[in-house]
Amino acid sequence: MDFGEQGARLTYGGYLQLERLLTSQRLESDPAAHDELLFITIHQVYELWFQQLLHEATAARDAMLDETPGADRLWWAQHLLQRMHVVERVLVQQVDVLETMTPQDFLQFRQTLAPASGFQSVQFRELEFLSGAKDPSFVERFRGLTEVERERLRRRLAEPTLWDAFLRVLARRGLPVGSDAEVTDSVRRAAHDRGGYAEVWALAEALLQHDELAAAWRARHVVMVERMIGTKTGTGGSSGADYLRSRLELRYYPLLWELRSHL
Ligand code: HEM
Ligand SMILES: N[C@@H](CC(=O)c1ccccc1NC=O)C(=O)O
Repeated sequence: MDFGEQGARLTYGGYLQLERLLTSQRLESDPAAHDELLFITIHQVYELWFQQLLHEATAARDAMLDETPGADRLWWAQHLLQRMHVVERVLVQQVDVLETMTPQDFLQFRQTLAPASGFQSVQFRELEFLSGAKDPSFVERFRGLTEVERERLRRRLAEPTLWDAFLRVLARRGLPVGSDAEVTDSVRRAAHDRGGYAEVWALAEALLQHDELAAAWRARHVVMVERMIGTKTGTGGSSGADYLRSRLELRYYPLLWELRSHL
C-alpha cells in the first residue's frame, strides 16, 4: 500500500507552508511564560480570519457594484455576507479560549508587549473602513506602521465601502438615494414590499447582521479586557477599558438601525 507515499509531489505540509506557519510564534518573555504561546496563537488566528473576511467583504462589495447588463450577482454578495457572519461568530466565541488565561499569568509577560496593542491591527482597521466606518485619524495616529501598511489603509479610505455598494444596488432598483431621508424611505419601501424587493431587503438584513456581530465582538472584547486588566491603562497608551467602552456605540449602518424606529 503506497497510499500517502507518492513522494516528490505536493505534500500536506508543503501546500500549507507549515514550516513557515509553525515557526512564526516567537515569544517576547524570557524565561518563557507558559501562556504566551496561547496569546500569540489566538492573535495569529484572528489575523488569518481578518484576512479571510477582507477577501469576502471585498468580493461582496464588488458583486454589488457590478453593473454589467444581465450580470446580476447580488446572490453572490448575499452568499459571501452569510459566510462572513459565520466567521464573525467564531471570532466572538474564540474569546473564551483566551479567557482560560488568568490575569496573573497574563501579567507574567504583559509588560514585554508595550507599546504594541491590538489598536495597531491594520487588518482590523481595514475591515472597519471597508464596512463603512472610515476614520482617517486612525491612519495618522498609528505609530510604527510600515509604508506598505499605511498604503493599504489609504487605499481602503479611498475605495467604496459595503454601504456605498448597497446604495448603488438601491439606485439600480430605481430607489432614490440622494439624501439620508431618501435612503431611509427606500429601504422602508423594500421592507414593506419584500416580494418586489426581495434581494434588496435580504442585503439590508445581511449588512445589519454584519454590523451586529462586529458590535458583539467589541462588547465581548471589553469584558475580557476588564477581566484581565481591570482599570489599568492599555499597552497601546489608551485609557484601556474606558477607551474600548467609548467604541461600543460605533455602528456601520446607523440608517438601518434608525429605520427600526420608523417601520
Ligand atoms: C488579554 C487579552 C486582551 C487584552 C487585555 C486586550 C486589551 C486591549 C486594550 C487595553 C486595548 C486598547 C488599546 C490600548 O491602549 O492598548 C485594546 C484594543 C484592541 N484590541 Fe485587545 N486585548 C486583548 C486581546 C485581544 C485580541 C485576542 C484581539 C484580537 C485581534 C484584540 C484586538 C484588539 C483591537 C482590534 C483593538 C483596537 C480596538 C479599537 O480601536 O476599537 N485584543 N485591547
Ligand atoms: N493592549 C493589551 C495587550 C494586548 O492585548 C495586546 C498586546 C500586543 C498585541 C496585541 C494585543 N491584543 C489586544 O490588544 C493590554 O493593555 O494589556
